[in-house]
Amino acid sequence: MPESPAVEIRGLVKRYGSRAVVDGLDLVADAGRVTAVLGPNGAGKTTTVECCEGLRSPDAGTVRVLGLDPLADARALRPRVGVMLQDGGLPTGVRALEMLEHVARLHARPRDVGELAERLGLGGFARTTVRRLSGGQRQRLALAAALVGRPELVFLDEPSAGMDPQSRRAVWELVRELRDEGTSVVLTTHLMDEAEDLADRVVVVDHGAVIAQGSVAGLVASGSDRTLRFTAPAPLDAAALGSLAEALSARPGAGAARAVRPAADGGDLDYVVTGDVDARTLADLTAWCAGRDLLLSRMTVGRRTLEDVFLDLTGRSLR
Ligand SMILES: Nc1ncnc2c1ncn2[C@@H]1O[C@H](COP(=O)(O)OP(=O)(O)OP(=O)(O)O)[C@@H](O)[C@H]1O
Repeated sequence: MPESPAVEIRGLVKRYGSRAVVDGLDLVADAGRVTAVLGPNGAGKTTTVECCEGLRSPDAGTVRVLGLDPLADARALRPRVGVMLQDGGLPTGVRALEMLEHVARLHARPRDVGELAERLGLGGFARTTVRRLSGGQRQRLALAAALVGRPELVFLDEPSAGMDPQSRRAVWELVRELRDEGTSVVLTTHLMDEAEDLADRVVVVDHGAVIAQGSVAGLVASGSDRTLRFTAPAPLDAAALGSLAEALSARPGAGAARAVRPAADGGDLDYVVTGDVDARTLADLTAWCAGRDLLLSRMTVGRRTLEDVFLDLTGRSLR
């Protein structure tokens, strides 16, 4: 019999006042896999995860975590599920290592506290009270607290937010190890590189609903797998972008229509062409520029990213 999903959400609705911030969301997170819930600020990621953690009660729909109801079966789930909240949720008056040791004692088969603290660069802060830790250090402590009990499933809400690159790498390595050990991981993020690096499956959420899902490779291959980026000598206004898109789409047999938009991950003069990019597209772009006496300072053909997928779907940037 196939293993039941770690998380199964059907038709989830959560309202604040009259506004549905989660609006009919369906999501399945497979056991033993890393599922990334990706979306812009305010998309409803945290609210969804909090419904899974038993911290919020849904207004409609069903949520099953390890086959159980997060509210009715909270006691049974507590030792099996690790939770890292976005704001840390840690008591501030206790020392870092003491807190971790306390959490470890609540579990039957905890990880080695010292080793875990060392892995996450917390060794030097063992005797510091939580209040005096930096934001990034608190994040790492919250992650350690979520993992110390060897849970079957962990929820990580923006696990590397506010961390320096070195700590981020340590967190990512730990998440990969968790997956290798068979732990199910559900993480929220608005960092594409985090989702691209870690996730077996990405669920893209916007306005409280899922707008796309699949493996990273599957999602980026769902349209053209290439993008053409260029740097213009001066900003291009909406009329220029429209004229360029038309020029790139006009050739007979040119395939799907192409769009041109400012690059979300670049500077003010960086633009991206999406759609079916081929050798002739480059020629069409340079011909359009030549007609306007515009000398591009850079032109590169690259791989489509999750950011491109998100922009294609919503017309908005993730950040
Ligand atoms: N307790 C609350 N009362 C009223 N509105 C809320 C409450 N909690 C969240 N919201 C609103 O619900 C929406 C979704 O919030 P949520 O935190 O789930 O989004 P998110 O995708 O996790 O965003 P972020 O990436 O910024 O954390 C936001 O507009 C937020 O302001």
